[in-house]
Amino acid sequence: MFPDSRGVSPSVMSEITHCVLELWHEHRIPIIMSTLFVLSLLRLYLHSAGKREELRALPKVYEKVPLEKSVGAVEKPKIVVKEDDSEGSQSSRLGNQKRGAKQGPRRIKGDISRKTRGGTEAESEARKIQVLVFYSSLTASTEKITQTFTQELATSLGCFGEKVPDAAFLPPRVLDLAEVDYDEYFITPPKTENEPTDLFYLFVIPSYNIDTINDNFLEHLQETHHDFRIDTSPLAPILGYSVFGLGDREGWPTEEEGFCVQAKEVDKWMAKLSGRKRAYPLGMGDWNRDGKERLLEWRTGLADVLKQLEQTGTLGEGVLGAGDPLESDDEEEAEDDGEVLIEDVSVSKAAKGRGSGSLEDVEDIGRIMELSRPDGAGQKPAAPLAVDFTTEGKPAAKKIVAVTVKEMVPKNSPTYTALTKQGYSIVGSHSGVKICRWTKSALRGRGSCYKYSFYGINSHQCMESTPSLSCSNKCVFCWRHGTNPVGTTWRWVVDPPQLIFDGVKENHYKKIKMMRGVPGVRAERFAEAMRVRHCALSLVGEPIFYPHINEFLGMLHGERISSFLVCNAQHPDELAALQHVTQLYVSIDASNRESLRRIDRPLHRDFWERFQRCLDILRARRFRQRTVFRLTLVKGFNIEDEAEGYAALVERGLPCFVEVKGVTYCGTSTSSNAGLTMANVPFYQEVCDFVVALEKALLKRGLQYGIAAEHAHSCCILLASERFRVDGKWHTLIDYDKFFQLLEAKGPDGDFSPEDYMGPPTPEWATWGNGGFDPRDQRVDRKGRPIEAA
Ligand SMILES: Cc1cc2nc3c(=O)[nH]c(=O)nc-3n(C[C@H](O)[C@H](O)[C@H](O)COP(=O)(O)O)c2cc1C
Ligand code: SF4
Repeated sequence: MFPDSRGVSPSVMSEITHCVLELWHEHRIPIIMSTLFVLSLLRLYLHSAGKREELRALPKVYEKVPLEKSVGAVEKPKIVVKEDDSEGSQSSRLGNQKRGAKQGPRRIKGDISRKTRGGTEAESEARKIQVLVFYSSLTASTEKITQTFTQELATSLGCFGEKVPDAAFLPPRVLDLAEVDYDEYFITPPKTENEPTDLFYLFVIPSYNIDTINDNFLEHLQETHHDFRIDTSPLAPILGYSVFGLGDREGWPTEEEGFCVQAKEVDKWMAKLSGRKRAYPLGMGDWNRDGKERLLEWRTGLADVLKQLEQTGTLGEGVLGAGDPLESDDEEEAEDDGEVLIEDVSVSKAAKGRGSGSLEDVEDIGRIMELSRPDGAGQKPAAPLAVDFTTEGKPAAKKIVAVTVKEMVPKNSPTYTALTKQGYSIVGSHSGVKICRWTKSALRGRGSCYKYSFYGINSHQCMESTPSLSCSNKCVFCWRHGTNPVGTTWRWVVDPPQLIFDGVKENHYKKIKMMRGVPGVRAERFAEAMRVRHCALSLVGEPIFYPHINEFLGMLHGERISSFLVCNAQHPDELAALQHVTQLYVSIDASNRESLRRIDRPLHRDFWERFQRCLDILRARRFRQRTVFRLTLVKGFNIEDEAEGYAALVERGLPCFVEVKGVTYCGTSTSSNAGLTMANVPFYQEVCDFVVALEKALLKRGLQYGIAAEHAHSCCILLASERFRVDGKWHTLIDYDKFFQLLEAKGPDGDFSPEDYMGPPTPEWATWGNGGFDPRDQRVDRKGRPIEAA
């Protein structure tokens, strides 16, 4: 072997090669792995240190477009109908990205994506809102009205004139239904040409009983809804809609006679096609009478809704796709203020257990409160001491035993769950508010409660609430019996009156707003309902149980909200200390001790004495307060042969009025504890017979009372003292303005009499023998079907 040029012999070379190969074969895996590892580290370092290029996940779909035409011009909008939906869906994805939505799978609820407008930079780039105002017109008045309306709406939305790039709203567009292609707008909403836009439809529609374009339009809506090839709600992607009708009250004075009949039809079909996205109630007006006022109300309400849409991306509660839908043509369960109900309440075992527990607690009287709420809400010096109602006149301080005070209705209690399920809003820890069925009925023009017929209270402006959900009776007809807290003393944390006052109003308005999308709700009544004028303190529980009841009343009156307070005639000391209310009630559930014990099942041992003392207080108050006895008739309990006994009670209390009412049945079977059935509900005729017998018994005693008014619909009849009959006419209505004037001038303990704020004569339709149903409202049965006038 010869050495190579570097002087290495071939045998040595071969040896080295062999060694290297062997080494490689033995260690190749670790070597490869280490190399890869080092390379990865190197790459990672370079990546993090270097300048990255912008990543673009989606192409830019929408380009900025030139400014659009100004508001008011009748035009063809820049909206195109596209066969392919892909752009739209892509745009909404893009929209979400821009809004900074979380990446990854997204759960879609409802049928419009929730958009937040305003606030951050990303949010300001959210989708625009385009309001389209459709109208029809034969004699051109609606066209003019619509143009002006649209300009005013645009101004209130801050988008008058030219399109402002940052504004949430594009300038509204006016579209003549005689010119638009229905297929473009009313089969599916048109897709926007240039930028992501959501549509909001408005309609201003006159009505005609002759053939007009309205008929074609309505036919189209109807056909679209019934077309089996199309989804039944193809307009669901729009944000919302609302209709305003123009009509003539002279030729077609009522809705039954055809007033605004076609606007109502458009409203109905749009509800179906849009999946019930009525954003604001149907407005109606006659341009020669109330049209301007009604249209202004409608526009103001709409502007609020649209602004809410801009800020929250939703129409608010009560409208589908935006919150809990509360849309039903069916009447709600029969239940209202002070209407005592028999209902099959399924009470959980836990609740029942608690109930009986509380009853035992009740006997455990004479404690003092130590405000102990963890949030400190109850820690206020004004919190009163425990009041022992059982032993009249004894100072509570003598019975003091320190205890930890609980909340009356804690959030985690079965009572809370049961009450909220039944539609109550619990305010603080012991107050409640609930929108009553008459309020809902009045909003839809389907009749108001008897207090409208007797005393002139607008049911749609009435708030039903209580500052104390607790009571000291366990009446057999109380449908909440078993779930409600009971006690003879106030043993709970006391919430301040301001908290209760603000809370009940807030929750009441919240519930009213939820009615916005309900079919048949009238725009003008809806607008009025946003200002409470009356408070019925009679929901459940005992309002004068609340230690700050006078302060609470002062707050109501301070806002000129009148007050009807119903108490159970078991708290004479508190009754005596009560300041002016607009009308003061005591419940008279029986005419003698035994009957009262059986029906009210009072917790106080001295219940009859308390009851009688309350009647004496009422008698003494009769020239200072409007006093009322409320009798609730339950067949088999307190009707039979009791007229004489009731007459004796009237003689003792000498109330200004006696309201007699049949108990209302609401349920399918008996309340097990009370053993009441439908058979305990008197027929209206039986209530009438009783009232006639009572009137006779009163006259026999020389008491000057007469049957003044009736409301057959709620099985209620009013007997009134002759003090309220002037020149042969009953004057049961109340002059509320006068009441507040007197209160403001003379103070809550001021010296003024019920006659000082007596209102105008009771309307003819409400007087005895005329039924008591306001002819301007429409009677409906429980399914909402119109009832022909008898
Ligand atoms: C022939 C005719 C029929 C009408 N029918 C009704 C009707 O059924 N119900 C109604 O509320 N108004 C009815 N009106 C009143 C119109 O709806 C009302 O005047 C409306 O403001 C007209 O609007 P326009 O001028 O834009 O067409 C009718 C008017 C006319 C002239
Ligand atoms: S007074 Fe008010 S709460 Fe009571 S039934 Fe009438 S509307 Fe309802």
